[in-house]
Amino acid sequence: MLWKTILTSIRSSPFFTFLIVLGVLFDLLFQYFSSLSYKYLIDKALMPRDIEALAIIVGVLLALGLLNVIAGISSDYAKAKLGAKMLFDYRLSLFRHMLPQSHRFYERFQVGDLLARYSEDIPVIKTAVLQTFSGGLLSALSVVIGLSILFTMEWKLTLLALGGSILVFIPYRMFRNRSLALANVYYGHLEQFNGSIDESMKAYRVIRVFDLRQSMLTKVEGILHTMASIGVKRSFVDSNLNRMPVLAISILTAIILAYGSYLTFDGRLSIGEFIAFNSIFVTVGQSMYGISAVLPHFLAARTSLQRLQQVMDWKPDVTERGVQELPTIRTHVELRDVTFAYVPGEPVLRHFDLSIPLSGHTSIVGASGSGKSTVLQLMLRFADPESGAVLYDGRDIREARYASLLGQVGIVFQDSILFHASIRDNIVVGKPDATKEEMEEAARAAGIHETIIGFRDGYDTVIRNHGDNLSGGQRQRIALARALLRSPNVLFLDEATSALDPDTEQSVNETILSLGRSRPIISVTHRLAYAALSDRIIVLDKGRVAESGSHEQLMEQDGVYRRMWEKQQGFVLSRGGGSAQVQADRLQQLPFFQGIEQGALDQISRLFVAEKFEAGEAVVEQGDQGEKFYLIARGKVEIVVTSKSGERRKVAVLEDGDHFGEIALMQHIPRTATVVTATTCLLLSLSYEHFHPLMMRHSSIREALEATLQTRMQGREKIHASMDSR
Ligand SMILES: Nc1ncnc2c1ncn2[C@@H]1O[C@H](COP(=O)(O)OP(=O)(O)OP(=O)(O)O)[C@@H](O)[C@H]1O
Repeated sequence: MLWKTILTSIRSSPFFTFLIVLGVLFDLLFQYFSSLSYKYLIDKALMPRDIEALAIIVGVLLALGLLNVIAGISSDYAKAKLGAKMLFDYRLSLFRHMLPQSHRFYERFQVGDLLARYSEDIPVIKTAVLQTFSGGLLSALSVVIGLSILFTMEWKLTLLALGGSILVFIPYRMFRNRSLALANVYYGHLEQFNGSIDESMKAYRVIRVFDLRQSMLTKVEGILHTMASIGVKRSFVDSNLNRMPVLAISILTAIILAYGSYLTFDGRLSIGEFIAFNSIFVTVGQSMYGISAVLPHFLAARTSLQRLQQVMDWKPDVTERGVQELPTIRTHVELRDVTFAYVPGEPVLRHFDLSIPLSGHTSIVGASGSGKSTVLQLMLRFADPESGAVLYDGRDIREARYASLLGQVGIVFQDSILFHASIRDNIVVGKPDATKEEMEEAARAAGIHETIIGFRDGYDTVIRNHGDNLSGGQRQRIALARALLRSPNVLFLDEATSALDPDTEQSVNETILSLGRSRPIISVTHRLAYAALSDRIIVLDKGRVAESGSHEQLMEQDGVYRRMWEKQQGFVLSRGGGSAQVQADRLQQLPFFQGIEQGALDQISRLFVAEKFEAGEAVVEQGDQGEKFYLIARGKVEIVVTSKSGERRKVAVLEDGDHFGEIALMQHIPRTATVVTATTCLLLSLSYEHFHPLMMRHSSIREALEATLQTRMQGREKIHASMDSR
């Protein structure tokens, strides 16, 4: 594989290759002329005391030395250029290969591990190619030329040297497989190490919440220990690869010296010839060592090339084979008989059909995990379905040039990543040739122009750390302006406003609703208050379309949508979303408060206290004494169960209007799961302490809670049992 890489480099840079070869040839010429010069110096100049011959020999040596220096400088320059070109080409093609990849690729190769391929493997390959090409070529040619000269001088001695040279390569045969095996194990652990660093950076909140600091430290320490011990073995084996040939050459030199001296004593070699023979032999020995010194680079490059190949062989989920331009999209987008799986064999959409007219504002709603984002991602071709097709105006998007689809759509995600650049650069990123007027018009439409010009540096304000120096609403509006600048034929929004505080959410949504009058919008949201204002609503449930229609039609259907709607009603949020109250009527929807008289419900509703949590905080922890019941006024939480063996599993995701922890209203028993916030959350809590006296007065509440308690406990026991039995 390395040979192929070397040949490719030669072919791509013939001029630099020529300069390197020229450098090698001059080096050889100089080396051997210097060695041979002893013969002529002693036999033709010194012994006969011939000044003229001495001057010629020294003159030629000087001239060759000078030429060698010039050729050496050119060759070094060529090597530097070739090396830089290789780094450039490899890094760029790796990056180019990464760009069309999607979730499967990023799940297989973690960030740290990918970075290691750029920063470690590619330089290793470059060094091996240059070493082989310059040092290896020089040494190999030198051995051939040196042995040929020696052969003409004294063939028996040369045959002896040739036979002995096998000794030099024996260590390579002995240690090669061991070195390769150790390199593979080492890189396997390096991959784990990089993955852990990557994970601990991304999941630092979860690590703190679950107090995983010690276990993460132990894990990383374990990997580092193993890497250190393999590292020692690896460098020992590799240094033996270097050291053993030196021993072989020393033995060989001693034999040659002894036999050469014998021939000189015997008068079959002149002193000049003997010295020249020895000098050439030393050069041949060094060259053999030079070849053996390239071998460890060869081995290292083999592993690095394999690692690089692993990434390059990974086929993108979306193959950009389509060549036709997608005509202006006008009428509808359709998912026809689509089956799609993230994990092979576990489809999240099965024979899924959906057609959305491209007019007005369409909202796709549904519980967490119902498939909303998946549908959107398929429409945007972030992945292709396993079977079925995604069509715009009846045309399969796989047949169209991908860029011609992307050029017609605008997208805003929940967490719009802004680049570390000025606001201007962030907005024009999708249309670099936009005029100042176009950019400002997009910013105005997104409702952010006035804010930007109010900043000291206006549009030149630099966005730091993905937008930390801006508010959530400002970030989303800039993302919206970025999407609008391309005048998209369809604007897609994936929970674009749900992470914002209520006031900001409302004002950004007003902007979005006004945009819906001039272009079709397809938005994914779980917040029904805004979905209700759209022209049509598609309700997803467990990977299928459960209902569709306007808010009024769906409310009449009395199905999934209506239940979701009612769950999200009955909360009164303060301005800014810092506080909330639950209405007594809303409490009646909770199974354990059903049938309770209005007066008691009013009292209960007043006992709730608003609590705000940032994303990644633990609201309750498994094993802690339960003291409060929680209602989610806004936000998303994950329910995580830890088994006895320490395995953690996410068992549910709860959102606006959901509740948890009602067992705590009955008795102080340990929590059976941990609840972690997935987004900023506003929760309403009811404590046992406040609730208990009321429950004592209303036996119906107690009975309903007891029944709930029993069902919950049975459910949790089943989960724990299934996790522990694995
Ligand atoms: N990268 C992934 N790998 C494996 N499974 C995934 C992946 N992304 C989503 N899923 C699964 O696919 C299903 C649909 O997920 P999707 O994100 O489309 O739902 P959603 O309705 O958008 O949920 P949410 O509102 O929580 O974002 C879920 O069961 C989810 O667990």
